[in-house]
Amino acid sequence: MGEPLLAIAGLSRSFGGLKAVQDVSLSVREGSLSALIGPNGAGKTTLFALMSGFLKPDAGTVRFAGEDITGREPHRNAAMGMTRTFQIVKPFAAQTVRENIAVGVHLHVRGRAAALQRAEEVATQVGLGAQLDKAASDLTVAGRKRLELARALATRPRLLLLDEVLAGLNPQEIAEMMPVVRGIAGSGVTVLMIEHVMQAVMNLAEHVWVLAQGRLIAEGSPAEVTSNDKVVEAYLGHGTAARLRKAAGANA
Ligand SMILES: Nc1ncnc2c1ncn2[C@@H]1O[C@H](COP(=O)(O)OP(=O)(O)OP(=O)(O)O)[C@@H](O)[C@H]1O
Repeated sequence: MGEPLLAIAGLSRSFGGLKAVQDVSLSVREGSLSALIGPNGAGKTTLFALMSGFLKPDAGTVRFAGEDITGREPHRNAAMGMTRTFQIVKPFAAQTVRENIAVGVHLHVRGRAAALQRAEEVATQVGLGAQLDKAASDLTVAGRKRLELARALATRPRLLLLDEVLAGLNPQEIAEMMPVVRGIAGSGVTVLMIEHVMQAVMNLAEHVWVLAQGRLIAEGSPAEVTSNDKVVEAYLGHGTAARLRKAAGANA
């Protein structure tokens, strides 16, 4: 097997006295769809920021596509193919869906017409094809989440870091969004997602890492981590873990 697409080793970052991420190492295989889970404040978003260059680590290294990119600026990482979404979605409200997506396309495409054309393709991929001319401010919460995905996809990522794209959605919207995420991975983009919606993690992820208090406490398949005692204690609770295992068994 070749080198993983992303490999972090011994990554640590503190904020004052708070150790937000402590000595975390993990590797993401090219073509995989995996998840990072853990309780609130576990350090998941901080880890994403360290991977993508929005924060510099106190210690440790980040390798992406065979290069040491530790501390490299986010725009350079995006140009190399690593793109992240944000928990708080902030589209350019007055602009249309098409124009919002075209901003991401401009990382690789120069001409305006070509950028708008590519924006249409990406919009279709995330199910926003019929809403291209709507102002971003007129989208529902679910629509904004799709727009955030589209803007990230427009940069032609090789690795997409998704920060809670399902947060704030109702069960039906979650069910509609899951195939979109699966489709993105199916199109060849490697996906690592932070997600609290465990039903989605169980259904989508082939590999799961669990963070608690800045440390990696477990990893494995969704079935493995949901039956891991440390994960049950630190995050899921016994009732949820049992329900998830039962649902997974029913789907198997
Ligand atoms: N810029 C910052 N300055 C100070 N403390 C921070 C900063 N960013 C994060 N923290 C703290 O670091 C810890 C980890 O936060 P982080 O947002 O990475 O957790 P998380 O796992 O993403 O949580 P959630 O699931 O709630 O989004 C928290 O205690 C948080 O308050």
